[in-house]
Amino acid sequence: MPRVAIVAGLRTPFARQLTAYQDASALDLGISLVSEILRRSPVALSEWQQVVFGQVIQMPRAPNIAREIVLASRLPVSTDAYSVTRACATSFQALTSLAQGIQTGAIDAGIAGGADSSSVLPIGVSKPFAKALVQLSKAKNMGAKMSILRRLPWRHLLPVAPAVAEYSTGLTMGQSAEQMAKSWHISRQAQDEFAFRSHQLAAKAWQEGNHRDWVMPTWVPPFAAGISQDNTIRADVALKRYQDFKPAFDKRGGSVTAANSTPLTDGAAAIGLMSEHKAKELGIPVLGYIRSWAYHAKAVQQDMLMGPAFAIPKVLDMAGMTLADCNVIEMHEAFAAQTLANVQRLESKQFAAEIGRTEAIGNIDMDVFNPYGGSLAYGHPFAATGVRLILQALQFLKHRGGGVGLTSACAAGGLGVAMVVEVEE
Ligand SMILES: CC(=O)SCCNC(=O)CCNC(=O)[C@H](O)C(C)(C)COP(=O)(O)OP(=O)(O)OC[C@H]1O[C@@H](n2cnc3c(N)ncnc32)[C@H](O)[C@@H]1OP(=O)(O)O
Repeated sequence: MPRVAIVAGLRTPFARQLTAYQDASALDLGISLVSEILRRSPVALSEWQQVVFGQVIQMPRAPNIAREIVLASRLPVSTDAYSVTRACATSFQALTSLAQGIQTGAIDAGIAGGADSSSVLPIGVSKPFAKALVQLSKAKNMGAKMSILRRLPWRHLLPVAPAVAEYSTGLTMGQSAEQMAKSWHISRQAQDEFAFRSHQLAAKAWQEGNHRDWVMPTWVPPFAAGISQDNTIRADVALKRYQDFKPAFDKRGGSVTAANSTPLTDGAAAIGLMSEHKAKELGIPVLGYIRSWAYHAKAVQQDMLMGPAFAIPKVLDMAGMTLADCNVIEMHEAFAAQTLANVQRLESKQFAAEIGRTEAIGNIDMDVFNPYGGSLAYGHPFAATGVRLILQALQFLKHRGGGVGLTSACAAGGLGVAMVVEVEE
């Protein structure tokens, strides 16, 4: 199978809900980002054969975001496009779908990514109100219309916002993080220290110029105010201030707070992939390669966000590696508690035995674990986070002169993903 080369990678700065991108939809963010990738890349427009994109919070009027991006960008109208969804692992899915197309020889090159907006939301209506609207469209006369409206209680007229909750259990993601904090004894102090670390490292990464070539300044309309850096990072806040935050999801006995959770965020991220032979033929510089990936699905009632602990050993086996061989590990920090619980499981012999192994998956070297900070600081525009993790792994590996990077994320539905990328030394 042809090796899958990464030949472009870029993201927008990430912005807290209702700030810089308060009027920009996920589609607006995706169009701006892909347009900028096309502008920066030496690859001719006609070489990009496919766009695979995703958004977790769907826009009902534009369900195939990938195709809308093609139609709004300079890509030829003949560029194939489809959209995918896998909750918070959506951009991993976009990448692996595109990579499979390259591996099978169906295509040679394409762009994969994701975008989400927590500011421009598809606000819905209640089920009874939706039913009444359909009935109204079919009502034959004013009398019939009035009778439908009279039967509808006022409380059903209220708008319904999308929930960050598990459909089958009704539990919010934050409640799952609370359960994991309690079950695995992740203290409030440990969570706050980990969140503080994330913000400090993210600010340092910006100061040292590590994001310079990988994050585009957003100045194009319809952004309310252009930004050139993530506005989510709070490096100015001292660790002791973290204690002041009240638990957000379990008011009485909880430890998960706004400061040790990812904030609701807007942003987009995308990567250009090409078969290695095509990149060589065209003389396109290669940023790195995708070596292997694995998904895992587990039950949702307990430890719903523990997917990485299961997906990581699978992907390491596929890549013929151990945790110690990884020069960098980029793990999505949905919540400090969830990340620390996954780290604890990876280091546990008992967990290893539960999944049929004799040795723990391995100890995490914190010097190379989210070394530029993680989602707690950058935020989490759901469908963009996977690509952000991969971009940061590539950044780190490039900086150290090459190596192998492990990336991983949990996702709603009890899903987990892990992907190994490499940069040639
Ligand atoms: C697989 C997965 O990824 S699952 C994860 C999916 N994502 C989620 O579930 C989202 C989780 N996060 C949330 O739901 C929300 O952010 C909550 C409920 C935790 C907090 O919501 P809010 O109270 O609206 O938080 P908000 O982000 O406005 O923060 C509250 C205040 O704390 C401040 N704050 C937040 N973090 C920090 C920090 N690290 N340091 C200092 N101040 C902070 C904010 O600036 C804000 O201050 P302000 O009121 O003066 O503006």
